[in-house]
Amino acid sequence: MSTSSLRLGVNIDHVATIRNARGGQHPDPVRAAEMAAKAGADGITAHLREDRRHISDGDIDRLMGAITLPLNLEMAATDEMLAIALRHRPHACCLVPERREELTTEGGLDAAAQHNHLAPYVGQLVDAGIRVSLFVNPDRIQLAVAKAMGAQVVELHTGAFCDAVNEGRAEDAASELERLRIAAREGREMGLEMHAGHGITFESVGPVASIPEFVELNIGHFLIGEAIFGGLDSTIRRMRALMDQARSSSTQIA
Ligand SMILES: CC(=O)[C@@H](O)[C@H](O)COP(=O)(O)O
Ligand SMILES: NCC(=O)COP(=O)(O)O
Repeated sequence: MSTSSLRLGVNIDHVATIRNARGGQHPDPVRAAEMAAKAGADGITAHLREDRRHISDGDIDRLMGAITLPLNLEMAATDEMLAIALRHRPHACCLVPERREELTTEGGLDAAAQHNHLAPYVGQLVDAGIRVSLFVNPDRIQLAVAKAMGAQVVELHTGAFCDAVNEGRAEDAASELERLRIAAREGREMGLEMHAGHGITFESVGPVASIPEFVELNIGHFLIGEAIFGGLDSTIRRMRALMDQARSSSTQIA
């Protein structure tokens, strides 16, 4: 675990994706979580999808028993997932939107439109002592609704910014980064703890990590993919170093 003001949550979903390509036990996401802890992660994130395409119920059982880092369980707001969360009581639950046919989580929750559906889930998780986060796009209305529902945390979806960086669309990247900056500030002013994640790479992490209101970044797909070339330990260490570098340069400027 690091002493940085910016925590790194390592998402291990796609270790399970590779395992599931053949069935069986290898590679084991729990082993990846243990390695992540040694490499300087501050938390582990796992998304138990309704279709179980990567993380399984058994993975969550084993993670809860094995890891020393806090677990952030990403889940859809359904009765099935609520029962699983209440049984395990992870450190945090992040409510995310899910569509069966999507390749990945394409956007944030529309908390404003789904207020009546989401609010009881937020309430029951908070009452169980679980830290609740809503995964939303950088939009003031979504933040205000999340706060009004009782969520303590909001995770801003960084996918639009990261896609623009990957595709070399500099103007879009600049405007998406500005949206993240504004929303991070607004959310903090509302009293929300601000997290960010989705699609972050070595190239896109710096600008996101420089936003001072963020206290946690959740990063998965890129780390697991890059680990094929650089090894998991050194890939996580490099991401951690880039985060720290960005945070310390932005502190010096501020
Ligand atoms: C909610 C989120 O952003 C992550 O959990 C990430 O999406 C990994 O899971 P998928 O790639 O299956 O969406
Ligand atoms: N909530 C975002 C997350 O956990 C990781 O997303 P990604 O890096 O796998 O895209």
